[in-house]
Amino acid sequence: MRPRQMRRNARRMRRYGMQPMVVINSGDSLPDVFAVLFGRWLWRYRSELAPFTLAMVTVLVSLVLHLTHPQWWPWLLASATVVASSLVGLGQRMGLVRRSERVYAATVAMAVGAWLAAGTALGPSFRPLPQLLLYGGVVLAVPWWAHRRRRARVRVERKLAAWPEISAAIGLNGSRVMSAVVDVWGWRARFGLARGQTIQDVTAKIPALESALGTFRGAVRVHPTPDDKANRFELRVLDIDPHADAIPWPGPSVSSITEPIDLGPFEDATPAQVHLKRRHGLIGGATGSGKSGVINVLMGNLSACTDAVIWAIDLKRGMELQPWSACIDRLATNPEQASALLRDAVTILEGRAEWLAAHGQRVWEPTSDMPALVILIDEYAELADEAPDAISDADSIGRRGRAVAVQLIAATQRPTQKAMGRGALRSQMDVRLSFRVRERRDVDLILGQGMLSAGWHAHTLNAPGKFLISAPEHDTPRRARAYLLTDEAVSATASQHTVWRPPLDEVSRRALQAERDQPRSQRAEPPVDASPGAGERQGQGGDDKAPEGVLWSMLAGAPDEGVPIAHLMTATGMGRSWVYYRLQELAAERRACQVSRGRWRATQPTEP
Ligand SMILES: Nc1ncnc2c1ncn2[C@@H]1O[C@H](COP(=O)(O)OP(=O)(O)OP(=O)(O)O)[C@@H](O)[C@H]1O
Repeated sequence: MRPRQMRRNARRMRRYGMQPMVVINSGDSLPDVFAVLFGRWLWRYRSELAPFTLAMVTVLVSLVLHLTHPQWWPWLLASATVVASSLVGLGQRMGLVRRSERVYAATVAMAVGAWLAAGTALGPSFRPLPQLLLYGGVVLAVPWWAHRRRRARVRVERKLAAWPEISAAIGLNGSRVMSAVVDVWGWRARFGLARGQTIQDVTAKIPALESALGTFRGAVRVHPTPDDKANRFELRVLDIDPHADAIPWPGPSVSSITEPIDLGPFEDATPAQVHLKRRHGLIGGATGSGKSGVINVLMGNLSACTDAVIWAIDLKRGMELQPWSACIDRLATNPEQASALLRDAVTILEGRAEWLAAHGQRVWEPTSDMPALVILIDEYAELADEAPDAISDADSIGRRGRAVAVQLIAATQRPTQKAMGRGALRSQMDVRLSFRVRERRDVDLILGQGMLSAGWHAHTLNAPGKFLISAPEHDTPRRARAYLLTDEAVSATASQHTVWRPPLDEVSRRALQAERDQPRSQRAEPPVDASPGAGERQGQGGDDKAPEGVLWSMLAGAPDEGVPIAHLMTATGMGRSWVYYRLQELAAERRACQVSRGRWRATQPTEP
């Protein structure tokens, strides 16, 4: 319909008391003039054209200043220097996250300022200023055109500019874009909904949204906004599926156990972070589902915490945790060592509880002087099988350990009552990670009663390392995938983090010492003779399997050139600091000596 005809029709309708209605036939196009089209093109490609725009503006400003204030050039040069140095120093606050971005912005600011100053003093056409502008401009524009995040941002801006059409096409007319952010995995945007629309309407339209946005299937997630307003939603669009491949561990996310540990990304690429301070954890899943993998992530982070001492029990003869031995203060690899370790942990728990009571405090706040004690147990079922008497100590830690920051993290395939030693530990676990399970009912075993029917479908997890996390801060079933540490990453991290390991605090050490000094008759349970002299008394009934006994046998049976520290650590299953501490004690008593660097033996060797 022609415009003149439309106006005539409207006049006729008004004459008959009717409201004019505009009918736009999609086949008709408005007569766009060239200028409009060109203006639209300029606007659409404004980001790519920014270097030309900047060059044009610089030429114009220099021309005006040359004609009006040519004497201003020193001020322009000085201003450019100030702007360039502030971009280097403060650019991070302006969103220039990387150093290279700040250096680039400063270089551009300096180049533009210098050219403007020269153009103002001499005129923009003074040779070789035009050539400099042309060649310099092209050289400086290349990083801008190539910048990955800028290109991603432009792509998203264009998609969002088309939102009115997209929303109309999928039946969400009236919804509007509020903000958008681009990140490594894709982008996220916040939207306002039209009256009466709800987030459920949007969720129902996810496949249509994926098609309209041109993403791959499963790339769109819809969440409520953090303010939980019913008329808003957050859209997450993934360019890369974060769970498509194994995700290399990026390094520790914490330096203190008071901070949340990042275990790996959720499907929407947000990090699955969990607080472990004064909490116990249970990790369950079928064999090969990735439990040891997440233990490595935990070890990588916990070993970076200067306020957590790590003890560990690995009854697969240290297969999983031995690589971390440099960071583990005490490692038990057989049932006797495991029982002794848990008994000592209870002693520490009680010592700390007494100390807290005496100082009028309720909880143990981990610091590097008073660290948390985290006990990692790989394959808890084996502990229950092989050291059943240790289960009551584990239960005791489960019940009473939180307040004093003596914490257990146990991994097992199926935490049945039998596998958990018929103890009450499972019910004490605050953080639960479920990897793939074979049977649906195992979901409730790991995550708690009723979780399967509440939608926690761990039996559908389809790749190793994928898990569901249940914790006070994670109350909806969301799939995450744990980072993967290669063997090389484990050994590099373990040797790097060993320097940060804190020793056990004075309160705990004194509690252990007091327990050792106590006569047998006063002990509630059959004791282990763990004093350094135990080895000497082996033939008289001493416990040669306690770490102290093993250490002494090793020293006593050492050849003249001594035995290396590494062997002592492996044989006792204890950490470097524990072995050093004991050796120093024995040296002070003149019962052991250092033969050469890192090699020790007993001063008067006795046959084992
Ligand atoms: N986060 C992960 N990402 C990718 N692959 C993984 C991940 N975790 C584990 N895997 C792969 O799965 C294999 C088995 O993992 P892992 O040994 O951790 O399982 P598990 O549950 O501890 O098994 P088991 O109970 O037999 O000890 C690993 O060798 C590794 O190749």
